[in-house]
Amino acid sequence: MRDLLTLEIGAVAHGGHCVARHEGRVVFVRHTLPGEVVRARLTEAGDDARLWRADAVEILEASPDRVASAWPDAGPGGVGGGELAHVSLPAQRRWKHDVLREAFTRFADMDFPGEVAAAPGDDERGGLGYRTRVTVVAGPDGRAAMHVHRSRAVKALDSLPIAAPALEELVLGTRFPAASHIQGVAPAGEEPRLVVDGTPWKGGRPDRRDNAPRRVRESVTTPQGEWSFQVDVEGFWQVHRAAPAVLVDAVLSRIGDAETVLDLYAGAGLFTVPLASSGRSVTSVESDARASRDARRNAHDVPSASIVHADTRAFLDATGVTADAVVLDPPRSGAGGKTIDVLAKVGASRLIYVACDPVALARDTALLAAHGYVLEEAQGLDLFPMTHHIETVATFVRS
Ligand SMILES: C[S@@+](CC[C@H](N)C(=O)[O-])C[C@H]1O[C@@H](n2cnc3c(N)ncnc32)[C@H](O)[C@@H]1O
Repeated sequence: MRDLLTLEIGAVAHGGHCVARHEGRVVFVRHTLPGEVVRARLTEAGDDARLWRADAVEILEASPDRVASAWPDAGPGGVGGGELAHVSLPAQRRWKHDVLREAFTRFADMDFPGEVAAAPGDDERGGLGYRTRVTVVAGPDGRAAMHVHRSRAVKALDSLPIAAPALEELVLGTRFPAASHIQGVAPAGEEPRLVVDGTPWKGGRPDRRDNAPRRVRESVTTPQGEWSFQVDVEGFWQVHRAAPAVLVDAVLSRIGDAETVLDLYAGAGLFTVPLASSGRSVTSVESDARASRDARRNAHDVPSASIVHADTRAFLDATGVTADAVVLDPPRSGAGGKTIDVLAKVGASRLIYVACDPVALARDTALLAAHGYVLEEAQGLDLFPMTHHIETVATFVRS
């Protein structure tokens, strides 16, 4: 096996790499772009493996879409989570559009009907400084570090430019116990905070008081209204600074005249509260106990919201509930066939599907079609610049 190959780079693929071929074998190459010719270092290349993986380490012929990396720590041999930092922002969106198109052609046997839009403010900030949540580990010297892509090794960070600037400064400027796990949070309108191995920190040290604050306040402002939330400091919240408002707006503008709504995989109630605060009857289903507690608190003053702590499929199966519309925002694996079978029995005329994985969405689109749900429209949202992740909001109607 040779360590370095010269490769002509083909199309993008889901996962943040492009496809090349070497002696008939597929090679997934990171840190490159379609049309480039590169020297690539093999990172996984078993003799019997069907496909190999490689990092482009020298660019012999560059794509016009290539830019100087916005995050060198995430370059070849570097940490995961910044695999598109060498791609211009418009080309990152084209890349994601290509991935959505490929996923829909392959798994849903249809054209992806939408575009990929930028989040407000991203063009002005060069797609940086957007994350209000970051997770890092401490290296042996106590500095913030991250795992090298597909490796257990950790690499100390010189920068974390996708984080909100005050959060980047706090995370990089603090020293932690070696090997600790650190969650950094920059809530809207509050100072950034750290939680280290589950303990909140204050002023660079653990805050072990019984009443050490564990919740953060978030506010969401859209053309339709303004809402405030409290979320556990380690609980799920959309990571892009603009994502909560963009997604609430996307859901409200698609909900139509539905009077009864099921909000599935509802987290801390990001969609439940706005949907219910104008009088719709909303049942919010979430399986994580902490998130469900947050949702109950956030919906406390909204009488038409009812919070259920349950697994989505078990809840639908056990209750046989009906609704005019369903909003679903499942984790990366998507809803899947068994859940879609019970979801179809809800009888909703409209489904609004918020997806963080294009392949799972495309697979679920095919499964929904078998139950008579037609994809009416879809919009890709670039809520994770510098990474390959794509958010999509799709509306399905019953034919
Ligand atoms: C992508 S998050 C979306 C949360 C919320 N819609 C938001 O935007 O803040 C997915 C949520 O689904 C929850 N979840 C995962 N599997 C679930 C299941 N089987 N049933 C119910 N909730 C689930 C997770 O705990 C998480 O809160």
